Amino acid sequence: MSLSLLHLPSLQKCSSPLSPYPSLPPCFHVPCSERRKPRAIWSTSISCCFPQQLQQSVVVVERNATSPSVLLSERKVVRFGLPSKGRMAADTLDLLKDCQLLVKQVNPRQYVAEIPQLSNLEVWFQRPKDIVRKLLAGDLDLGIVGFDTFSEYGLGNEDLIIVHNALGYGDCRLSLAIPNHGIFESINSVRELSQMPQWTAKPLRVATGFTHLGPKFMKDNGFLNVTFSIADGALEAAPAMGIADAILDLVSSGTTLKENNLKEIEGGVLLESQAILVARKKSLIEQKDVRDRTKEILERLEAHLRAVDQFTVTAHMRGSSAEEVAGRVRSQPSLSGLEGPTISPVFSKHNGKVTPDYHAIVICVPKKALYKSVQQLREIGGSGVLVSPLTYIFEEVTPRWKELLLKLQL
Ligand SMILES: Nc1ncnc2c1ncn2[C@@H]1O[C@H](COP(=O)(O)OP(=O)(O)OP(=O)(O)O)[C@@H](O)[C@H]1O
Ligand SMILES: O=P(O)(O)OC[C@H]1O[C@H](OP(=O)(O)OP(=O)(O)O)[C@H](O)[C@@H]1O
Repeated sequence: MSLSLLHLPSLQKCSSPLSPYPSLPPCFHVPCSERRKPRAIWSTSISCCFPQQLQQSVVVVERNATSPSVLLSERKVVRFGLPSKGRMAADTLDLLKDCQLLVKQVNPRQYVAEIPQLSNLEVWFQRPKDIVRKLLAGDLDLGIVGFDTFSEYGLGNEDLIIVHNALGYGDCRLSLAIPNHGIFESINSVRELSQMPQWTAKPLRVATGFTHLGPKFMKDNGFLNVTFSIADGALEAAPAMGIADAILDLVSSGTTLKENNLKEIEGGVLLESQAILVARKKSLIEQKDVRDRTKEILERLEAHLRAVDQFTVTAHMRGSSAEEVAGRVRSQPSLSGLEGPTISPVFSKHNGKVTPDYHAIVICVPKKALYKSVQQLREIGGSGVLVSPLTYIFEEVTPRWKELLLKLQL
């Protein structure tokens, strides 16, 4: 196998048992002296589709025709990419921790870590866009990124598959925004913007970091004369600096737009985004360990996310039988639980006699409806109400896992 390397430390055989790259064959370990700050080894080329003059080709390692398959089949360890920094990093670790998947990182400058609960799996910390690139290149099997990053850098590639589409954090939208003053003061929709006479004599200048989604959106919305300037951050400054007429960027609270005298317009939202779990389809199909680890991560995530908005409520209620108590509980709309209440007799002792005069009822209640549910329980004779948080609600079969197997035809 031959490799030619550009811009990277040379790879050489390393026999240390403490290698931070356990899944690489020994002959491709990074030299010990360079381990403090490991760098990408199997990156591949990604090009911007627009504009041409900014097209970049970041070929870090060139593989010969046979190397990828040889390497992938040699790699037995499942690789899970997590955001190394930025907005998604802390929330991702928090969610995994809530699912009892504690990511153990030896030190913050090492980008590889492990989750002791998941055997034969390495966590690799990467920038979100690099997670998508490395999934495409086959250097990662699983990853957590924002849907926006997945859409921009995944380029619609069918080898990437969304395993969980709503991890409940990183909510934002990719939106077109224009100044709220000057020639744009009375412009309130994409349609009005596209019909402004100005764009016949000169192009509409859009600042964005979304070089794949941006041009497509503008074209689909009838903008014929558009130029793009590319920036990675602080895009909201571009109109005030005279660099752009509009920006295409992520919006969450809308504060940054407002503070920079910009506004969103009708029809200007390209996509709604939140954190998602993505997998490489080929890895799922070909490697049982990838499927097994994915299933466990997904089951924990689904069960936890299902539970997170619920309380479990226990109460005692006087009644002649479980059926009679059930009838009273079910008459209250807020007390129906997930499938119905669990009711069991409480054997209390009165005058030396043990009788099931009381029944204990257990239900799941949405957090938002807790107080209403407690009131309804009291109205039907409930007492001694106990409320506790829920960690997991496991279904008989995880719905998203079932869907995934169908999609993979497995
Ligand atoms: N204002 C926001 N509110 C909520 N989530 C956001 C917001 N901005 C970005 N995100 C989400 O967080 C992800 C990571 O954003 P972040 O700005 O941390 O990194 P990045 O800009 O994509 O990475 P890099 O710094 O490598 O360019 C985004 O892809 C998006 O999914
Ligand atoms: O609607 P808001 O809640 O105000 O958030 C929107 C801002 O958040 C993101 O930037 P970030 O803070 O990540 O910094 P960046 O501009 O350097 O990417 C995004 O690019 C917007 O600038």
